[in-house]
Amino acid sequence: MSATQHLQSLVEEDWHAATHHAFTNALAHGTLSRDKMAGYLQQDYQFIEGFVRLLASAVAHAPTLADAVPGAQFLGLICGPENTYFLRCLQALEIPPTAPTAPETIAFQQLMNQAHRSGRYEIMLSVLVVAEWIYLDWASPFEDRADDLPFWLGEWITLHSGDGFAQVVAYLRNQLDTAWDTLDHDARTQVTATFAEAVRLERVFFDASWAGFAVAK
Ligand SMILES: Cc1ncc(CO)c(N)n1
Repeated sequence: MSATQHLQSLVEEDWHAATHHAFTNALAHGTLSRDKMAGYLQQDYQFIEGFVRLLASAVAHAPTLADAVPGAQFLGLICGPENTYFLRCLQALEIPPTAPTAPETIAFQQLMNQAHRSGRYEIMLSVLVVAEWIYLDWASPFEDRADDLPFWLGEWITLHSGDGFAQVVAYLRNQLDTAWDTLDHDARTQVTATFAEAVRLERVFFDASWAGFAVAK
C-alpha cells in the first residue's frame, strides 16, 4: 500500500462523507439551488486564494525542476481556466466575488497558511493531495453529466475529472509518497495529522455549503 493510500485508509469515514455528499450529488443532478451554488462559489473563491499561495509554495519547495513543473502547470490551470470559471459564474449568478468569510472557510485558510509557513514540502503536499484527490473522487463518476448541466455546475465537474486532472492528483500523490519514505516518525505523525484535518475540513465545508452559506449580494 502506498503512503497516500495508507493515509486515506485512516480517515475512511470522513473521506466517504466528503466524496459522496448531498451537495455534490445535487450539483451533478442539476437540482442544487442557485443560492446554494452562489454561496459555495463565494466561499470557495476565498479558499482558492489560499490554495494558490500554498501550491506556489510547494512548487518553490519541490526538490528538482522535474518535480516542480507539473505543479507549476497546475498553478497555471487554476489561475487561468479555473479563475475564469469563477468570474463567469459570479457574473452569471449576479453576485459579487467578495463575501464575509465563513468560519468553515477561515478554518481551511488557517490550515493552508500553517502548511505554507511550515516551510515543509510534505506538509504542504498533505493539504494539496487531500484537496485535489477528494475533488477527483466526487467528480469522476459524474463526468458524463457535465454537458447537460448549466455551465456553473457542469464545468465544476469537468475541471475536476478526466485524464488531465487524474494526472494532477497522481503527480501530487507521487510527490507525497516519495517524500514519505524520507520522513522520520515525528514527521510522519505530522503529515498524518495534517492529512486527516484537511479531510475533515473538506467534509465540514460541504456540510456548510449544503446547509447554505449566506450569499452576499
Ligand atoms: C474546499 C475546496 N477543496 C478543494 C478544492 C479543489 O481545488 C476546492 N475548489 N475547494
